[in-house]
This record gives sequence, structure tokens and C-alpha cells, in this order.
Amino acid sequence: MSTRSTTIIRTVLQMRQWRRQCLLQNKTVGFVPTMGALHMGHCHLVKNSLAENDKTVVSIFVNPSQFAPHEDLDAYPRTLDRDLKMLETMFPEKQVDAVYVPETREMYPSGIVLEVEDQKGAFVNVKGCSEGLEGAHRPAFFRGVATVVTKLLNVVLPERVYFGQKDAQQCVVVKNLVRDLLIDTEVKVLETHREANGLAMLSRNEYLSPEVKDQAALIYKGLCAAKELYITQLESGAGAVPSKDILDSIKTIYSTMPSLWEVEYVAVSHPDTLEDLDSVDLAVGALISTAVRVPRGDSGVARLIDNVQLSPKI
Ligand SMILES: Nc1ncnc2c1ncn2[C@@H]1O[C@H](COP(=O)(O)OP(=O)(O)OP(=O)(O)O)[C@@H](O)[C@H]1O
Ligand SMILES: CC(C)(CO)[C@@H](O)C(=O)[O-]
Ligand code: BAL
Repeated sequence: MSTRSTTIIRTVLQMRQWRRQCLLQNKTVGFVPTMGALHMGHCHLVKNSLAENDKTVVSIFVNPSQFAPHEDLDAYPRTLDRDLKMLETMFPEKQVDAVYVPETREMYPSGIVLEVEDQKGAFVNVKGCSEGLEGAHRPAFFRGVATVVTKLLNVVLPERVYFGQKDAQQCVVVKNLVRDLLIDTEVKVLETHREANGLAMLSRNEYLSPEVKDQAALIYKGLCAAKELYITQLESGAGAVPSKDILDSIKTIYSTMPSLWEVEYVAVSHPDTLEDLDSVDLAVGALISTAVRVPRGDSGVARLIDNVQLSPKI
């Protein structure tokens, strides 16, 4: 089936046939993996892929294996018609060439085994990832992401694959997996797109009432306070800043959050290894990341993540 100029591909076989044609025509392929409910953050990745490759594939697949049983797999927004329209209309100069929308049985022909207890044995070697940040709070997450990204890359075989810095730990996991499994693709990481109030664009923002969306600006405001502290210290010529001072600057802002909100974590990590830092070497910088649980419009809870990079190059 095809829309104006975007081919919709539903099976591994069709995807491979499409890819083979690109190879025969000597065309490079850029790939943007997503779980749909597309927003301007996704479009930013697509725009870069369109600019850097002859052909661009976007995948839309809500991957069950990265959700633990208590997480929001069923509630995750699924807006395929709207997503396809967005991809057709957002890029007037150059269209997305193919959208890969597989069923779960295409991606997992032998089914899915969720071994949540066994996460620490995951095969991807990412220092710090099992102990802290998202890995600690979402036990199924990185094994599921590593599995599905490997499968997707095996099917699409792109020259370049695009991810958002918003999921900073995911980017480290994917870079390590591409390196360790000798996958022949270039991983490109692009900066986080934000709403006018600073809130990171997330598919899960669809869960939020306008009021909560307004208040959620505090998340980025807290991260910006950490950045300001870092820059002040950098300009003063200091060599290091204790992580506690950074965390305190964020806590001051977070203390104004509505009382029902729950800060799941704020972490100060090494920018490359993601190991927890007691003190930030100003010449090296750090990744400051956070997850906050806020009320959903429908009485559930939405988990919002964000991060900023503290870099001596700022
Ligand atoms: N605001 C953003 N800016 C840049 N890239 C983004 C942004 N939001 C998502 N991405 C990237 O788009 C890709 C697909 O993300 P995904 O479909 O999970 O959406 P999402 O907005 O991250 O949703 P959620 O975190 O609510 O699941 C990922 O590489 C992700 O990092
Ligand atoms: C990379 C990904 C598409 C794997 O399902 C997902 O984790 C996402 O959208 O960030
Ligand atoms: N972009 C992150 C996907 C997830 O939260 O499962």
C-alpha cells in the first residue's frame, strides 16, 4: 500500500526487498526508529535524515519487550493515521520514502520472553547502566531496546540511524551495541526539541492536561539551574564542583512542584560512561538526568524524562 509518495511497509520481507532496491540503485539509507505519536522532536530527526541520505525510512513500532508488566504498554498513544499524515505534510521539499509499521509477530516470530529479574545479565556492555538512571527504574527497558534496535538494524541496514539526546542513556546503549556487535551503521544523536516553555517534547506529553503541561516546565527549569551553576563555576576558574551542589540547585526548583508529583531520580553522571559522580570535573562535564512522575489527564501517572549535558565547550 502506498500514500502520496511514502511507501508503507508491514513485513520484514517487504522491508528487505525495498532495501535491496536502494542498494542496487546505489542510494544511501537513513533510518529513524520511533514508537509513533510523532511530534516535532521526531520530525527534527527525520529532517536530518532527509538532508544526509538519499532515502529515509521511519519505523513506527510500540515495542512490547521494553515495557515491564506494570508499565504503560496498553495506554501508550497509538496515532498511526495522524503520524502518516504528519510525515506526508511536514517535509514539502523531500518526502520520507518508506514507513515501516510491523506487527509484533513480524518483529518477534518466536514470541517475547520477559525475564525482568535477569536484567543485570544483559549482553550489552554499558558501564553504569544497570545500576543507575533509566536502567534501574525500568528493569525491562534496555534489554528490550537493545533487542528491538538490533532487529530493526538487521532489517533496514541503514547507513545512518538517528536518535534523540532526550533519551540519553538509550543513546549510550545503542552506540555500545552498534560498536560491540560490529553493526555497520553510523549512530547520530540529535539535541532535544522542546515546547515553548522548555518542556521536552515527548509522546507521553499527550497524557497531560494543559495545566500539568504548563507546570512540567519546572523539570527543565531545574536542569537549567544545574547548568547555570556549572557555568558560573567554570567561569570562576574552579576545577570541580561537588555533585551535591548541583543536586541542591535542582532541588530548590523542584521543591516548588505540586505535592503529588514524585521525583523518581536526579542523577549526576559521567558524560560517556554514565557512572555516578560524587564530583564533576569541570573540564570533563557531566550528564544531569531526571525522571518525574506527574498526574495524567485520566487519573493515571505519566513518567516524564529529561536531561542536560554540562560541557566545558558551552
Ligand atoms: N523532544 C525530542 N527531541 C529530539 N528527539 C526526540 C525527542 N523526543 C523523542 N525523540 C527521539 O525520537 C526517537 C523516538 O522516540 P519515541 O518514539 O519513544 O518518542 P518519545 O517522544 O521519546 O516518547 P516517550 O519518551 O514518551 O516514549 C528516540 O530516538 C527519541 O530519543
Ligand atoms: C529506539 C526505540 C524506537 C526502540 O523501540 C524507542 O526506545 C524509542 O522510540 O526511543
Ligand atoms: N523514547 C523512550 C521509549 C520508552 O520510553 O519506552
